[in-house]
Amino acid sequence: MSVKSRPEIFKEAHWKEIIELTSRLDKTQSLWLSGYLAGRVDSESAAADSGNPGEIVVCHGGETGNSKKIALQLESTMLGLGYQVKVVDLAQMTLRQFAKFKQVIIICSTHGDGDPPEPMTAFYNSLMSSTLSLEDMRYAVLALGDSSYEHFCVTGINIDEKLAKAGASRILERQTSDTDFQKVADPWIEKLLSKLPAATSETSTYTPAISKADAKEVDRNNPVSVKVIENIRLSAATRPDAIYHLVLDMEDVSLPLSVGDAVGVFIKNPAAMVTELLQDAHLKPEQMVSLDGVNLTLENALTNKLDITIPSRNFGQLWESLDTTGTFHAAMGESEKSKKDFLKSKPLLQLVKEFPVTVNAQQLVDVLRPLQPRLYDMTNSWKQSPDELHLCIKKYHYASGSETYQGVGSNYLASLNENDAVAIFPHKHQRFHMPESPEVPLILIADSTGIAPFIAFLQEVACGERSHDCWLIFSEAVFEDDFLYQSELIQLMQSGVLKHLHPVFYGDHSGNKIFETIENHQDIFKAWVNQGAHVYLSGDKAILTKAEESLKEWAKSRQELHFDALIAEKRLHKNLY
Ligand SMILES: Cc1cc2nc3c(=O)[nH]c(=O)nc-3n(C[C@H](O)[C@H](O)[C@H](O)COP(=O)(O)O)c2cc1C
Repeated sequence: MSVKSRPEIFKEAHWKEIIELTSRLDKTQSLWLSGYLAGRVDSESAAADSGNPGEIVVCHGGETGNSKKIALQLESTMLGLGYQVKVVDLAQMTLRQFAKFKQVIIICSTHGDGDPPEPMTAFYNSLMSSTLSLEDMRYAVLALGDSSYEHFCVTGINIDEKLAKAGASRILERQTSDTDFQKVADPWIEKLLSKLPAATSETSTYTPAISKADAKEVDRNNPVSVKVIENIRLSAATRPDAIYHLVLDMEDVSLPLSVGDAVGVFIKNPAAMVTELLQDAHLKPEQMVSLDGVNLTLENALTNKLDITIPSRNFGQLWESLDTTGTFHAAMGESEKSKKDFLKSKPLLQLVKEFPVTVNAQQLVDVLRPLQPRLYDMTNSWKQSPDELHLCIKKYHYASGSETYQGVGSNYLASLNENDAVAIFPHKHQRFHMPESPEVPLILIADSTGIAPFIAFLQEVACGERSHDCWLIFSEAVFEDDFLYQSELIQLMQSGVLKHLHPVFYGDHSGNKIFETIENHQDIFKAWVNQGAHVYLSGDKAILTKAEESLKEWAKSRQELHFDALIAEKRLHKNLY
């Protein structure tokens, strides 16, 4: 590549020097230099952002994965408790970066004959020979080893002593562990946590517990954090419930998901809603509250842990007891039913605004429900994009009285940007998988974002291992604005993966267009069902239930259609919401 004109960031003289130097380099030298410069920028920026005083850095150094395993276990536990924590590999660390950390936990083993683990040798040697002062650092060392070796745990012991000599202070005494390291690591982690100050707003971002996928099984209690690669709007910008296609980076994560499955996504409440609630309840964001035995700020709890949309029964009781004017009690009514209906009729923020009371922070958090993760269907096949997970998100909004409110979860996801982190876990949809036989026809019926799992199904067929005849019926509001995945579907038609494609657009009145489409193509429907087709319904519950009921009713008078067999053989699959 040659750059003819001078980029603005360089002065004339500077640019001349660069051109002169680079023109004398051969290909190998040029490549080396480009790598060197890129590496220098990377390590400088890593070093620049590594000095966050509230952050606890868990460093691991090993060869066979034991140190890393404990480091990830510690990370997961600490994140769950609300600490701001990051895990780094000492093999990737320079002493300059390390010296910037303020709170460091080191978990490392010994190898060879009392040698440091080979990958972290450079770091170890530079630490041992350094004269750095590390007076601002607090640290703890867990040394892994095997007592049958003469130099038991010597690497960890040497690091611990060197750091103390450099002026760093121990959070707790060094711990050595033999081959049954897990037995030592568990109580050591507990002891370590008891020595650390409780997570506060300064030390915590209070994200839900997040761990690397290889630490232990990823599930709802142990989600994994992945990055956003891109977030593309699929529908028209003018549409209030716009639809987005979110692509997540799965390069380092492997989840046990197959097409038809979903992922649970942890969400956050919007900052504006949290601020509004704090203001209306006359509470301060930095006030500390306790949730499941963990101390955190009220703002953290309201942002990451608690549902601030739906008023619970306990919320109603608390407000009733605190409202000295009696107006809240009067509005709720006497019967259980009227109370329930009243609480359903308004979002929590509205109630707090309309019925001002004096409430304390702990009282409030005690009556809020936990913020639930949201489920989204997998929209791609691993076969087509193995390192990515695609999701299709519709911005949800709802009306209550004269007000319109935004759905918290979908709006959070729709607003994610490239490189944002999001915590996810796998969710199986056992009854919504592709059929065992790779040949039977598939009739895929979707409303709106219900198309998501079908895109994944069709990609699976496109990859060649399955040879189903596929028919997609897809309903949405407006052709120009809402033909989701239009170009992909057209390609699937052209390549023959989709045998029939019937998009139906219903404008303002959904009617029963899906059923009408099937009725209009009843010959295909009858033939395919009688050949053993599997029929899948995905998307809006009301629209698709209506279509299903009409279909069942219509099928009764079609002797030649073996609709009963479809049900009896469990070939009708539903994913309705
Ligand atoms: C080839 C080899 C050499 C080892 N040498 C020592 C040693 O000199 N001293 C010691 O305490 N442990 C020694 N160990 C034990 C390891 O430190 C121990 O298995 C540790 O749990 C490995 O952790 P890691 O996976 O983080 O490397 C050695 C292990 C191996 C495989």
